[in-house]
Amino acid sequence: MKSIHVVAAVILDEHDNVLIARRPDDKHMGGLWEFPGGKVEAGEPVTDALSRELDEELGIQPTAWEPLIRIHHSYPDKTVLLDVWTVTAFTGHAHGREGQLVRWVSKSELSSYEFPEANKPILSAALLPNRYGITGSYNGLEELARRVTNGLDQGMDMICFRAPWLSSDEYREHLEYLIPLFSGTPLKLIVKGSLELLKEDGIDGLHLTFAQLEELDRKGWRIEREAVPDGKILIASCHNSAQLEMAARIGVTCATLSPVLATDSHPDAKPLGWEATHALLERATVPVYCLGGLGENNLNQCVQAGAQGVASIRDWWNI
Ligand SMILES: Nc1nc2c([nH]c(=O)n2[C@@H]2O[C@H](COP(=O)(O)OP(=O)(O)OP(=O)(O)O)[C@@H](O)[C@H]2O)c(=O)[nH]1
Ligand SMILES: [Mg+2]
Repeated sequence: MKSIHVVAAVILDEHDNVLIARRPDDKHMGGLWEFPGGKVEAGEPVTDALSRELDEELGIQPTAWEPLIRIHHSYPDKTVLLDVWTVTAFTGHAHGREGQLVRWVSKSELSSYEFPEANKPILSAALLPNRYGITGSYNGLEELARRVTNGLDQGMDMICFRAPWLSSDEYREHLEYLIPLFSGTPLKLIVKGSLELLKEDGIDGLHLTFAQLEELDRKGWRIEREAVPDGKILIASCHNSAQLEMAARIGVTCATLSPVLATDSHPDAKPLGWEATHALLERATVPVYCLGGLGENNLNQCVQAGAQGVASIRDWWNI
């Protein structure tokens, strides 16, 4: 089936609210909520289509945007490539020019609206930050807290507590020490370990190793059938297209893809390089953080290539 190229926008206002619109009842996916947009015309540059559709549907003219995510999705009756952009500035007053209902909602309210099936990764991508910090080595709890606090102060919104050299009791003890640093803030604390941890208060998400991912997929584990609390984040470590597909199948929130470049923390792993990374990002249907030999300086390059952002250890840990 030939894929229909569709451009859609996550439009943000100055308070970080998102504009959503209700699809007219007589259209494909009618009655569901959507991110405004529409079909790219033959030969039309995508960002021209973005401007045209937002003007036609909402009467606004975007003035600043960046790619968010691209999703290939097959519905029973059609296949679409949703090319989704974040629009951070526009002129004009947004209103439903085609008679459709439009609404500004906060990011936390998004999950209470019903969207077409293809939109799940768009919702994840809209809610996830673009810098994901993974903890490096440290000596003692005080240093751990200092480095984590330092990272949070520098704008790292999501941090994975990784410490493979600790026993599980020690890991638990250090985790208890970290939880208060995150509680009552929008900052996300991601942990390593078993799925049960997702049920605990104070833990925002779990980062699966690729071995855990493969094991879950083999068992036919699917997030929609499990008692995973709403809003909890499940991240999978992926290194190739088969793992990215598994990640999408089991329904993770997002994935890391590594190693993009050579890295001292995993000297034996062969880097993917940019060309293979681009190809994997193009096919991925979950938001992806590029990882391995990367840092803050690579953020823009990764986002432009279609990634959610950059994950790093060294780049932020040792400052
Ligand atoms: N705009 C938009 N389309 C989406 C989203 N999610 C999703 O699956 N689609 C699908 O993408 C396809 C194209 O969207 P569209 O109906 O807005 O196209 P359009 O504005 O050019 O409309 P038209 O064909 O009536 O002129 C539809 O099949 C729709 O179901 C979304 O969030 N926004
Ligand atoms: Mg449309």
